[in-house]
Amino acid sequence: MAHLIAPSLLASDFANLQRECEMLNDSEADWFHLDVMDGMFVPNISFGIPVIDFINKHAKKTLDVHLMIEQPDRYIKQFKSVGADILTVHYEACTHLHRTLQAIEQEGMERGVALNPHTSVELLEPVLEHIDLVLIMSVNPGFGGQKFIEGTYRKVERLRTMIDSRGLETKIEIDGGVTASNARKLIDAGANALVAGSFVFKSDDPKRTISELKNC
Ligand SMILES: O=C(CO)[C@@H](O)[C@H](O)COP(=O)(O)O
Repeated sequence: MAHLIAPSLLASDFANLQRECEMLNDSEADWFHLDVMDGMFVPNISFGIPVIDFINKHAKKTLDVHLMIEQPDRYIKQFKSVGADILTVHYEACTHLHRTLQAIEQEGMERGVALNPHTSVELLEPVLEHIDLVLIMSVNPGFGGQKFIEGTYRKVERLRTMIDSRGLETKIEIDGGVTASNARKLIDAGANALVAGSFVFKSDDPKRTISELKNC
């Protein structure tokens, strides 16, 4: 399967959000990646449910929602109601991860689990069969424009082995510091989906940059 590109709107021009959505609709992007931050789980606040509701009215592609928030269970239904297709929670933010995954599934969304750079992929072993997507953070969450952490490749390889040896279809998504320089190596290590914020939206031609990542 060809790899998927998920531009992160965190780096987009919020004053022209509708135009940014239309650009993504018209591009080779596969998903809209939406970063929700609460100022508690991560030291930054981004946007929340009303903004995703607006994006949903203009987006014609999968909404890939990444919750960097504490106690995400409180909002699962609301994110479904504003169009989330994939709902990713952080391993480090969930005391009862299995229950949270059940609740996401009950709402008819794909179940994602994100891992901070210090969190081992092996910790997912007991719940892996209940996860549709593992998001490996390749920077510390909270901000766009950070430097890619090189140790990510080994994590991707180990997780790919875990998934394949169990015959699962779980996708691996990489988030943070993704550029044309590391995209191919991440795919070769076993990633299926690449999130890119600054590299896409701060480039001269975001649509062309998305194609560059898609065809790397
Ligand atoms: O979740 C996050 C940051 O916490 C990411 O989605 C970033 O938004 C990716 O931005 P770049 O590193 O690609 O600029």
